[in-house]
Amino acid sequence: MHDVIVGVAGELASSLGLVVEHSFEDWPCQYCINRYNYTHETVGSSGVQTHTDSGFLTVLQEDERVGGLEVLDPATGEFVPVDPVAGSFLVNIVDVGTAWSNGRLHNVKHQVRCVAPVARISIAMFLLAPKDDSVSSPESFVDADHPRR
Ligand SMILES: O=C(O)CCC(=O)C(=O)O
Ligand SMILES: [Fe+2]
Repeated sequence: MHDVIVGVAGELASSLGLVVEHSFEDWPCQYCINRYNYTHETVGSSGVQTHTDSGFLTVLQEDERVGGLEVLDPATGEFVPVDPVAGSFLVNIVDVGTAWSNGRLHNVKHQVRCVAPVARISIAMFLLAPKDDSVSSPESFVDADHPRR
């Protein structure tokens, strides 16, 4: 699975026009299974409070049977439900991704709400920061319009 998330990060880097190969091979990742034991009493309540993840990017396997994930639309300040799409992964850019891209990528605030009285399971894989915690933005992301942050 580490190869999958490193591959997604590499595609993201090349989609931003990084001509010099940037490898995320050494960046550690973490794997987490979330189980929400929802009941009739919890419908409408919060499952996970609003947050951004702290790594570079998150690959999320949503529960295909029930939704509940919501992302913040910064333009309106409203949370938008993300309906699960069978057979797909959801990719979130997170805090280190914003720093690494010198602000070109935006981390996404999200939360989980209980929408049905069923057990909900999601699987998250987080590509974290480099082992020495030092993140520096590639030179090509820095110019007069985008000074280094
Ligand atoms: O359960 C979900 O859909 C999202 C979980 C989440 O945001 C997280 O693990 O950071
Ligand atoms: Fe999250």
